[in-house]
Amino acid sequence: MPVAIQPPTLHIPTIDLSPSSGKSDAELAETLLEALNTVGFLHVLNPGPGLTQKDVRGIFDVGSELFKLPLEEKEAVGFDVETGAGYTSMMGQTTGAKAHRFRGDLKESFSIGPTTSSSLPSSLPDESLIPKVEAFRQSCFSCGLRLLDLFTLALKTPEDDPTYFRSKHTYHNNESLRLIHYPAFPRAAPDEENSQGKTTKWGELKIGEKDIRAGAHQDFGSATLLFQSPPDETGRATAVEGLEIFVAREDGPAEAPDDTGRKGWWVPAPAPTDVTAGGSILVNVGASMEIWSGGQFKATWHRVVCPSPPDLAPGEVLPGRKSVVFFMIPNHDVHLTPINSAGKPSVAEGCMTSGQFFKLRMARGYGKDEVTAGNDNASVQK
Ligand SMILES: O=C(O)CCC(=O)C(=O)O
Ligand SMILES: [Fe+2]
Repeated sequence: MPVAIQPPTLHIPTIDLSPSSGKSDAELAETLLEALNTVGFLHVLNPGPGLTQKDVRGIFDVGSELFKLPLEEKEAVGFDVETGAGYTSMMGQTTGAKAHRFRGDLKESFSIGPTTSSSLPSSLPDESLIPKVEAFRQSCFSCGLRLLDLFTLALKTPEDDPTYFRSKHTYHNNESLRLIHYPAFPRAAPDEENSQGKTTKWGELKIGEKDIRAGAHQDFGSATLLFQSPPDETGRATAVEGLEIFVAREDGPAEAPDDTGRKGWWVPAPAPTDVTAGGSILVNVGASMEIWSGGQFKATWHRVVCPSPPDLAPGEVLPGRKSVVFFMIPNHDVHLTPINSAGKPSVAEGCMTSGQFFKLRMARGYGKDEVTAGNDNASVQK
């Protein structure tokens, strides 16, 4: 009898940033490198002040307040491609290759930044929530800097500069916080599927086989901090599954989303096993950091699928999902000059700046109909 092929099990290493973990920074950097050089994802426990489970519940509550506003109010602060800030409505973004899609992502989101503090209000419909959002953004940024110090320690950097990555990130220059809501919708019957397209009204949407909550993509910046719904006050899990990571392997049934013709598997990203009151995040590498690190850190492709419990009948409702994502992005004027394993930069001339890279990716990733199959630029998300 042929041996059934088993999908890979995903091992995502964990680091604990709590000072009481007893680990030196050198040890943390070693685990971080092991994770980010292979799977490209890392669990981080105790990410720091302002990011405890209580704080994370707080920012999810802010998201709930914003998402329940009437659509007209949300659309009044529509997403601005220039600044990367504002509201993106259902199917307003098609992440991933369009050839494999029949409509956009089934999600709505608020992006807050990259921006200056003075322009922040314009990207939120309820200004009273701004101080909370700003405090959370700042805590994410501080955690991002701490992680970038470990990135620096993990690699050889030019002139052994311990601030090599940190010094090229300035607050309010180019970071972004995104609150995401993947609404609950009833499941479509098989014959309903093709009649549904981009023009379907929100209230009539049903989730079909071809739907996806966020198409396959690489993140854009240097490091992404992902908060999945934390347990509620009683410790009950509230996160809804759906995040999947692409693992290239010859026996895989799926085509690699990067159009290299490789095969692989989409593997569900496991939730952290050791969630503490100090909080926990999933960290991954973006395309800018993959370039900048000369490929030593990997920007892994990932996506968010609609969970499909086999016993869910047409008409029954798939639960909604919420997430909060913070993108650490190099300053606009930073040249993404690759360094090699000896810490030597390649010639800077001709290297794109972070700002140029951002413009290129945003223009393609958000112009719904400009997203083309085989164009990896279209699939880099910020
Ligand atoms: O919602 C999630 O779990 C992941 C979202 C994501 O990958 C992104 O926004 O870049
Ligand atoms: Fe992502």
